[in-house]
Amino acid sequence: MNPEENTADLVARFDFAATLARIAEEVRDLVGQGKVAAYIPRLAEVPADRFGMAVATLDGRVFEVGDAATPFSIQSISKVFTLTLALEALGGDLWKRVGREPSGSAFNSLVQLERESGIPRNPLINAGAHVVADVILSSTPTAQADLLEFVRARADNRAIVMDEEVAASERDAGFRNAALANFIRSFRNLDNPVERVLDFYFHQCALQMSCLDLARAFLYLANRGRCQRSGQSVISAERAKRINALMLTCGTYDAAGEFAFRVGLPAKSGVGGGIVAVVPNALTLAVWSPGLDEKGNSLAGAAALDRFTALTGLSIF
Ligand SMILES: NC(=O)CC[C@H](N)C(=O)O
Repeated sequence: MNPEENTADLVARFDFAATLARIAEEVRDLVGQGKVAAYIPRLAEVPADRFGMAVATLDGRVFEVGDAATPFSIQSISKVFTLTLALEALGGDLWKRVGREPSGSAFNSLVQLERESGIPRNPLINAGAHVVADVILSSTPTAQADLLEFVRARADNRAIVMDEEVAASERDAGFRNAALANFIRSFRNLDNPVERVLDFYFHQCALQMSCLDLARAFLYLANRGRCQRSGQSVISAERAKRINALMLTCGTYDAAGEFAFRVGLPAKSGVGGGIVAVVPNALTLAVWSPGLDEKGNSLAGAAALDRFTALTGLSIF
């Protein structure tokens, strides 16, 4: 990027369609590598050889390549949506119940919880997301419907659903999450019954969205908290800044340092193989390829984001 050029000018003249096509070509050999998440049996059925990517710009344009329109299970990417809702519900008091530091541990790890008295390290690991889910459940009797409505509005797509089979599949195999939630509850950091918290959590993870949906849905985080289409405030600019900061430091779990090093953008991954990244004041990016690396992040997806920031010069650093 020419240092003289500002981000808006760069975004306006950049040929994103050609860039996405080039990236799809460059990462082709990685697609199908890695492991599709099998601990949620329903996810193991997704073909590994998929790849899609989408870009949504703040000036209202959308670009795509490959399987960008195919809905997939967004899994932990949903933690950004629920964090947004919980912050709106509880404000800064949320931070009495969940921390803001990277965990350096796996997303479903139990080890820190005992030493840290049931206060999860951050809202983007599973334990933190359970607390966030609990906050939402305490704030509304229609938590699941509210979340679905929020996501549909952000993505401008009424067809988005939660896949009941994925949710049931995770519930039936969800011993680790059940252990985490029970443990947190033993420290009195969950107010609602564990079953309700887990049911909400498994449903949020089972949201089915495409790269196009996700790129559109995250635009408020690139736009200082405002909806790109209507200009209306979704959250304050300050909260958008804080959520982006948490995505940068905690959004890809114990790979967050490596991710910041390689990609240089706030990002959130899920074990369905999706990753969403934000270029503040410019655009959002979503990529999907189900094969995961050993930390649970999409292998081809991470490589594609790495190439995107290298080719465009669009990163926060
Ligand atoms: N990293 C993820 O996407 C994890 C989400 C998944 N539902 C789990 O709890 O294990």
